[in-house]
Amino acid sequence: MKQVALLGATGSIGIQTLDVIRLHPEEFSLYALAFGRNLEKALPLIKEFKPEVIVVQDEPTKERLQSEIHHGQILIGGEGLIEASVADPVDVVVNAVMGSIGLPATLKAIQAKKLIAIANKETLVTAGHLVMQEAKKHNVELLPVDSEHSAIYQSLNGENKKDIHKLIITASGGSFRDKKREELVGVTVKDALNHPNWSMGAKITIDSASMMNKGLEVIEAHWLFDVPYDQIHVILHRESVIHSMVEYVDRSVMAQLGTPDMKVPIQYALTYPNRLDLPITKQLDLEEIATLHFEKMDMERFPCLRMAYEAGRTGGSMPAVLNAANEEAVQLFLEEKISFLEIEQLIERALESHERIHNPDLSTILSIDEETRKRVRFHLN
Ligand SMILES: NC(=O)C1=CN([C@@H]2O[C@H](COP(=O)(O)OP(=O)(O)OC[C@H]3O[C@@H](n4cnc5c(N)ncnc54)[C@H](OP(=O)(O)O)[C@@H]3O)[C@@H](O)[C@H]2O)C=CC1
Ligand SMILES: CC(=O)[C@@H](O)[C@H](O)COP(=O)(O)O
Ligand SMILES: [Mn+2]
Repeated sequence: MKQVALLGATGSIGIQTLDVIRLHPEEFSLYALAFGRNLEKALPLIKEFKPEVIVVQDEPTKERLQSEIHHGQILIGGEGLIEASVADPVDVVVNAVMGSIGLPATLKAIQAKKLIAIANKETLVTAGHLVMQEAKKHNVELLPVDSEHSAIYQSLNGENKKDIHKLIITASGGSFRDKKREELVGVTVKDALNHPNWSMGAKITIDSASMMNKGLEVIEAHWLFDVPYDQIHVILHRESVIHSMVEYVDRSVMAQLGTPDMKVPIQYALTYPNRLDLPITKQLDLEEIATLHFEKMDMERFPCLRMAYEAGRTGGSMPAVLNAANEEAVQLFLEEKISFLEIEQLIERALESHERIHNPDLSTILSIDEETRKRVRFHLN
């Protein structure tokens, strides 16, 4: 029986993680459940799973929760996320919070030698060098939940790292894949949230529409698999059936396929190296799909992907700036304070005005993250 600490339980990945836990009560038990402020969503989950530890974002949410439940310890904020993740009974931490807020808890969980199932890509983009350094030092494996990285992980099973020729990450193209750049003027939040293949949280759905999601995934892959940027390729594949591929030096290509359903990579991260039945997910029917499409990625059409490659290659503090500027700009777009195209403009300005710091430590990363967010908001005035 694996005891799970689930960070971000009320989100898209969190809810699907609970679907997997619910399916296999003999395999998994929920020890800790963390969320932000969405008590309405969290309350039925807390009542159903009865976790020993609950983490909420702030004191008012804790007070509201205390009037509703009478079991479990309630912790608050970033310190609460850390305490829940490193608790003795925890075997695996599923990090499914949105944003770089997930970084300190990931680092502490690694230091406590917990298995990490990582969905929270912003953590790896912001401080991949620190996360991987700690993982190596403490001999902890990070199991990818992101569908592309799970596909690559599965395609690397039993192979030698030295035989990798390139990683091929597939991109659906997101909500605006059939629009030209000039047609992006005036697109709405509702349009952007209309992802063709996946049902996901709001922030990642906007990232998918801007292609920043693929940019973040390129940096995530660089750190998870220790592969140079020149060997990480992105290809447009509108069906999201092939979740990513690995080409080897002998020209053999290994791919992982499946219906677009995050329960598959979530469960794989929880059961690795084994597999379990997953009857709640539709089987892939290639006869029904009949045709798969692939297109070359156009960096001028998708400048966020270009900026992510550049930030990744420059390294140091640049990816942290890219991520923080993107998080803040996407939030402004969701609040309807900026247009869709202003997201990339704000990120570009944040990157241009930042002087790279080589090998930043955690406190430097955290202050760059905060500074960048302020600068993005300031550019608005
Ligand atoms: N959704 C998907 O299919 C995929 C997601 N990912 C990655 O997984 C992560 C989660 O994505 P997704 O599930 O879509 O996001 P959601 O926005 O749906 O969920 C985010 C979760 O994080 C919680 N949260 C937000 N801020 C805080 C905070 N300050 N403290 C504690 N909890 C917080 C939210 O709580 P509350 O509800 O209370 O606000 C919610 O539970 C992201 O990094 C994303 O890039 C990767 C691949 C696929
Ligand atoms: C499900 C998942 O892993 C997302 O990151 C997904 O890949 C988004 O799709 P695109 O970014 O390819 O549109
Ligand atoms: Mn993905």
